[in-house]
This record gives sequence, structure tokens and C-alpha cells, in this order.
Amino acid sequence: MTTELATTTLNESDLLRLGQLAIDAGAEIMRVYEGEFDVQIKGDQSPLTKADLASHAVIAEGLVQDFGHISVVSEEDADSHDAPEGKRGSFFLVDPLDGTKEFINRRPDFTVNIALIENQRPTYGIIYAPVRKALYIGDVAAGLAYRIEAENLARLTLADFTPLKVRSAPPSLAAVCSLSHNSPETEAYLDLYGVTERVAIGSSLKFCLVAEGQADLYPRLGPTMEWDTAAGDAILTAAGGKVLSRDGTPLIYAKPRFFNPEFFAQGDVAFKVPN
Ligand SMILES: Nc1ncnc2c1ncn2[C@@H]1O[C@H](COP(=O)(O)O)[C@@H](OP(=O)(O)O)[C@H]1O
Ligand SMILES: [Mg+2]
Repeated sequence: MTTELATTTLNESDLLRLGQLAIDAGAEIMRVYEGEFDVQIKGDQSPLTKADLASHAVIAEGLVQDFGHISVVSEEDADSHDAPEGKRGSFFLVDPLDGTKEFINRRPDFTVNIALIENQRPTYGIIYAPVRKALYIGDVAAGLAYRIEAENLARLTLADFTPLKVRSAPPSLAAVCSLSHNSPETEAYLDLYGVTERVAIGSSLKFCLVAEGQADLYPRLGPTMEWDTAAGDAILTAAGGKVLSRDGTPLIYAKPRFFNPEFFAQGDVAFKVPN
């Protein structure tokens, strides 16, 4: 039996603060996007730019300032990647720039991602897409997900946001898939549902499109890291969707090396086990 640790409740002003932090990180990313930048290749062969690091710096500083009692795991802080099995309580899980390949190729669908993980599940998620100026917030316990186009939340409350719900499954389902990392296995899985409409898009925005009822399925049969999925998982789950493992149970977090297995994100659709 696993012991459930005490959970953290974030109130409206906490969520707006986290939203503003993601927007501020996005502004740093845009400063780099609009100029010239070099691309480095990290040890895991993934690309890195000064935008990833600038976004990380803004978020890390803001989280320490306002939520200093909660530890932070960020893709761009290798020291924070140790011993996830020790992280059974609450921690922030951050991808400062998801969709780095989109960013490098000057395609607009990159995002800033902040999630709170508790007892191995994401309970709150924030995603900001700086080019679109689209901010998404998900509160899983409240079952509430929101979206707004904004660059400054100072005069706003969550009542100003648009509430998000997954759509009722239409007769012909639509899927979102990765622009940079699609696979034949993904296509075979979508065939199980007879999916005809596919939208290829980079980054965690795929979860947001399902959460806001523009698509029904986002199966990911290739590898991802937990920071790629945590905020999107919270937003989609809060909007009434699910992010499932192959056995049909919710995807869990704080796994060894923060490495995700394949997962199946879906709106109002019955889960089908892959072949
Ligand atoms: N071989 C691999 N192992 C682990 N994660 C991978 C991977 N190939 C791609 N990814 C993850 O997929 C993310 C991009 O997903 P998408 O194709 O949906 O935009 C990347 O996020 P970053 O861009 O933050 O590095 C990266 O973490
Ligand atoms: Mg990522």
C-alpha cells in the first residue's frame, strides 16, 4: 500500500501568479526568437538554445520567491533530475521551452510548462504559448480548466478566462500528433478508432487542443519526458479528459529518470488497448 502524503492547495492568486510567471518566461523566449541564436546539442542529443535557459531562469527565480517551500524539477536543471523516487510528495515539474525543435525552425507552437506533482500525479498545470499569447490553466481537484489570450494578468481574475471542456466524441474522431516525432505505431493506433482527421502540431499544445474540444485523441507511442506532459496532463484531466498508460490507468509521475512510457491522451472517448 502506498501512503498518500498531504496535498498542496493552490488558490486563485497562486494560479494567476504561476500564469504570469509562464507569461514572463515566454517574453524572455520571444526576445531570443526575434533575434539570432545558436543551437547546442545536449548529452541526450536534444537541442538547447539560450531561450531554454532564459525561460528556466525566470521560472526558477519566481518559484523560489513565491513558493520556496516546494522543490522544483526543471528540464534545464540537471541537478534536479536526481532520485525522482524520493519525490513522493509535492514538487513543481517544469519544461521551460517545450517544442525546442519548433522554436529552432521558427514554427510558432512552442510552450512554457509548469505543473505541480503530488503523489505521482499532476494536480495543477500551466501552459503558455508565447506566439499565440495563449495561457492555459488546469486545476484537477476542482475539475476546472481555463484559457485566455493575455500578456499581463494584473487586472484579471479566473472569471475572465474561458472555461474549457473536452467535446462529446463526434462520429468521426480527430487526432493530434507530433510534428517532429510521429511514428507508424501512432498511425496504426489511430486506425483502431478510424480516425481520418489528423492535426500535426509541436509541443504540449496537443493536450490543450484536446482539452478545448478541437480534437479527441493524442496517442504518443514514442518517448517523452515527464516535464513534456505534466502540465498538459493536468489541463486535459481538469477539462474532463484522461491521460492513460497502456494498461488504461492514469499515467504516473516521479518515475525513474522522469522518463515516460507511451501514453494515450483522450477526450470523451472509450480507451482502446493498442495491439
Ligand atoms: N528520444 C526521446 N527521448 C525522450 N524524449 C523525447 C525524445 N524525442 C522527443 N522527446 C521529447 O518530445 C518533446 C517534443 O515533443 P513534440 O514532438 O510533441 O513537440 C521534446 O521536448 P523538448 O522540445 O522540450 O526537448 C522531448 O522531451
Ligand atoms: Mg519538452
